[in-house]
Amino acid sequence: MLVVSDLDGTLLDHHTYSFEPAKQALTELAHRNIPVVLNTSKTRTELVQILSDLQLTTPYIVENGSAIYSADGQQCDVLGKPREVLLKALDQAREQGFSFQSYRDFGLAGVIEHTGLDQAAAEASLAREFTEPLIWKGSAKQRSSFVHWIQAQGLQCLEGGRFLHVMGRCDKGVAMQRLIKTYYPENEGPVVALGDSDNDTAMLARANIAVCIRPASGERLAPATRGTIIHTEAFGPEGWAEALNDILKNR
Ligand SMILES: O=C(O)[C@@H](COP(=O)(O)O)O[C@H]1O[C@H](CO)[C@@H](O)[C@H](O)[C@H]1O
Repeated sequence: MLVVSDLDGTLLDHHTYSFEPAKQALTELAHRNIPVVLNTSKTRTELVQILSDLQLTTPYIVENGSAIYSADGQQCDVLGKPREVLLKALDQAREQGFSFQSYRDFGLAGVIEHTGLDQAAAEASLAREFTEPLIWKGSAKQRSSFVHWIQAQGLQCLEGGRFLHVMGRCDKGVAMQRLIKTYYPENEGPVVALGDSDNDTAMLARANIAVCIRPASGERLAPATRGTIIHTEAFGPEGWAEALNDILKNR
């Protein structure tokens, strides 16, 4: 068995970023030698700190499936597009009259304001390599034309719990399968994936057990999968522990 997890709103509380309620389930997984792989829209710099806080030594996926890093960070498999390409496209989008504010515009103070991260975590979040998160400032209709315009540039938009991410044509699902093939080819038993937002559906759709964590806002996810779907009652890390304890009880 292998556990692949999103972070914000899933293993980490959407508001406080705490994983306290999931600690006991994490310890139980470690006792049973079940690997926990992180698959997030966060950056590599953010992940290095979070892996250490969670005492995990597993390979990981950053920036919405844009890159897979080995546990020691020495090997990197890139699936996404460099951020410079995205920023150039966003310059052109502005010239077309689209209205948004992205990480580049926020700077450190803006990231802290929008996310509630502390200064060190916000700095780590600004160290982006492959994605540009933004907040839409126009109408819903303009937003939909923007999404189409971005697609016409060979890029795509994916929705996280807080931001719309402009990025290359990769996702957490493809990256998860590539990571398993590379690092866990001998895995036996189900792949359990846990997520709460739209950017998690591609990963949930490819798992044997898709755990849809109750989202802090918006609708519950409904991934198109032939696997088992579990919807948690609790939010964030409480929901994470609820689902994993249930799955482990039956194994
Ligand atoms: O778009 C979002 O809501 C989150 C989603 O992150 P996950 O893929 O849920 O771990 O990611 C952004 O915001 C985080 C702070 O809330 C930052 O830590 C991330 O770097 C950023 O991508």
